[in-house]
Amino acid sequence: MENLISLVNKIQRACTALGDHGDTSALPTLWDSLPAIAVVGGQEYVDDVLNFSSGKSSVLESIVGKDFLPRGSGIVTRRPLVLQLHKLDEGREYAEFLHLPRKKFTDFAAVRKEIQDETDRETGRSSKQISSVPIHLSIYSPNVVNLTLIDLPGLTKVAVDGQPESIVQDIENMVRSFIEKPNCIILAISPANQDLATSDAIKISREVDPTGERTLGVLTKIDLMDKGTDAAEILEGKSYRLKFPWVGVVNRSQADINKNVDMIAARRREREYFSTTPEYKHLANRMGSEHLAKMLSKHLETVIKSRIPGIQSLINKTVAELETELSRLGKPIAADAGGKLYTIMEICRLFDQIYKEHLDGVRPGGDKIYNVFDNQLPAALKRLQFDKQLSMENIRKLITEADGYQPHLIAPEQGYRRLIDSSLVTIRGPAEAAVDAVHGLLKDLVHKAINETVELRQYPALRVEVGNAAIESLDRMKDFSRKATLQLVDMESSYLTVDFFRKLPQDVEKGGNPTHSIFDRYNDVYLRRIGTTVLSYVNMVCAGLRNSIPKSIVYCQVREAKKSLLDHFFIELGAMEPKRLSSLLNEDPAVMERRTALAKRLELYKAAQAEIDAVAWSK
Ligand SMILES: Nc1nc2c(ncn2[C@@H]2O[C@H](COP(=O)(O)OP(=O)(O)OP(=O)(O)O)[C@@H](O)[C@H]2O)c(=O)[nH]1
Repeated sequence: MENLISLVNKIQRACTALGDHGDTSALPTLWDSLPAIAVVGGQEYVDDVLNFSSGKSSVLESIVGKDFLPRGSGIVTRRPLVLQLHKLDEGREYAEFLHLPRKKFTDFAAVRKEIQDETDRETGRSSKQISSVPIHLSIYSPNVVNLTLIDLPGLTKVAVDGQPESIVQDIENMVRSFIEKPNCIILAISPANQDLATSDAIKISREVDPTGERTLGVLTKIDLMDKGTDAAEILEGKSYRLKFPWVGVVNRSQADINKNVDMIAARRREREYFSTTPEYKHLANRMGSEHLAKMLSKHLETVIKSRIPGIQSLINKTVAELETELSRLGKPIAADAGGKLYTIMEICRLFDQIYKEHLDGVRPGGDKIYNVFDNQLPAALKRLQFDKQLSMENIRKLITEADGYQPHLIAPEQGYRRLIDSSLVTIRGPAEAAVDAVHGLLKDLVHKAINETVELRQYPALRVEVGNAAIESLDRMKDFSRKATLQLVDMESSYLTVDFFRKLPQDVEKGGNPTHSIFDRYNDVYLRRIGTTVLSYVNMVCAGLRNSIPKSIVYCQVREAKKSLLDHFFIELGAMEPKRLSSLLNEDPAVMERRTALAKRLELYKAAQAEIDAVAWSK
């Protein structure tokens, strides 16, 4: 059972190291789920003189058996003090602070000074403000029981000693923030020489724990009660009843403190007081600081034990949540240039893969390219107005011009060529449009693939660079494709298909029945026949280009995009300075911070998980 308290101690220390100590945090806190005993007491000043103090410090010192808490006027306790007591079987007592690992304090006056100094380090010596960041003090001694207590600043009604007015409310808020947590056991300390109805500790405890299930009442200064009055009614549970019996204590008086009365001797005197005072004799076995310490230790263990399943399930749930969020945030960045380069290449590869999947039909979008070849290009070719080129007027004009000063004798060879050229040149338009349309689609797919590459979300700079590099590659491919595709069209002009003309009906040469004489060679029928021949030749060429333009486009753009979209970028990466590589992996600082915080928290929860599981199994 003993290891239950030390288990919670360990987790509490880890929580503090992580900044997870129960105050407002965006992350779930393990601290809140751990049972703890918070010590609450009031102090009342009238005209700057401490009139009623609860005797909280005295109770804690008595439990520890040592003088070690700072004393002085005003509000001395300004940070929570997590006091972890570890029982030693034998040997000399010593103390350790979490913030000063490896330093063993055997002089408890030095412990007191360190508490003061550490308080000032966090809150500032002059401002005398309060802070909810706890100080962790472990005391190892044969005179203690295993127990953890959190000493909170004393509740007060007025600020004194140059402390800001706001401190009164600040203290109340801090105390409340600790004791309102359902896992907090409240050790409410009230002086017996003051009316319990006015006790600050009881008032605030009632507020947060109306049924008293978590409140343990301690009555101090029983020896200082007015003559003729006693606390028997309260201690017997007849008045001011709490769920747990009240414990009365008698601490050292101021005179004892001044005389340096030894704490162990004071405990003995306290024992004698209860066993010899007639009013309390019958209660002696459950009175005094020693009994209080043992009772608290037992109670804390029982509560921890009962909470273990709840803590385990909270830890398991939180571990799962943290892991999900961490995987959503992505992996942390490697520190060295090689690691960075590897990360970038890896992410580029993932992007490239997604891009290919779009083209290969695994993801949508690639089908639109076929639509260009199957619909857009044929429709554009169809829309070409060859009839304009081949109007009677144009044919006559071109034939006449081509003839020059010497009219053609048999067939207008030059005229044919000019008419064909002037028609074929218009195919360049649809050819270029097809190149552009495919380029546009390939670009759209880059944007899609960028958005779908989850890993790129983490690195806005890399995302931009990869996008730009891919578009630049596509631009280069488009230029190459345009050249190749236009060459296909231009090639048609450079050499005409001889067979086509050979196969034409040769009625003129056959000497059949020419409808015109050689001098009628510019008449309409003759020109129409030329027009029809040219049109049918151009249509034949169009049909061919309709098939070959897609081949050229796929070869130059689609296939290249699939093969080498980021090749240029990879070459650039290889030559990049480490600084530039780092800047590519510049994450959003908020993401970076969040990941570090989550990773640390996950580590804490996993460690806690292992420890609690070990204890739970050995129950
Ligand atoms: N006679 C007697 N004196 C006590 C008892 N408890 C505390 N005192 C005295 O009351 C005074 C205040 O005690 P503290 O323990 O410092 O009280 P506190 O509530 O912690 O007050 P701060 O230290 O100011 O936070 C000291 O002079 C103690 O000696 C007690 O049970 N009997």
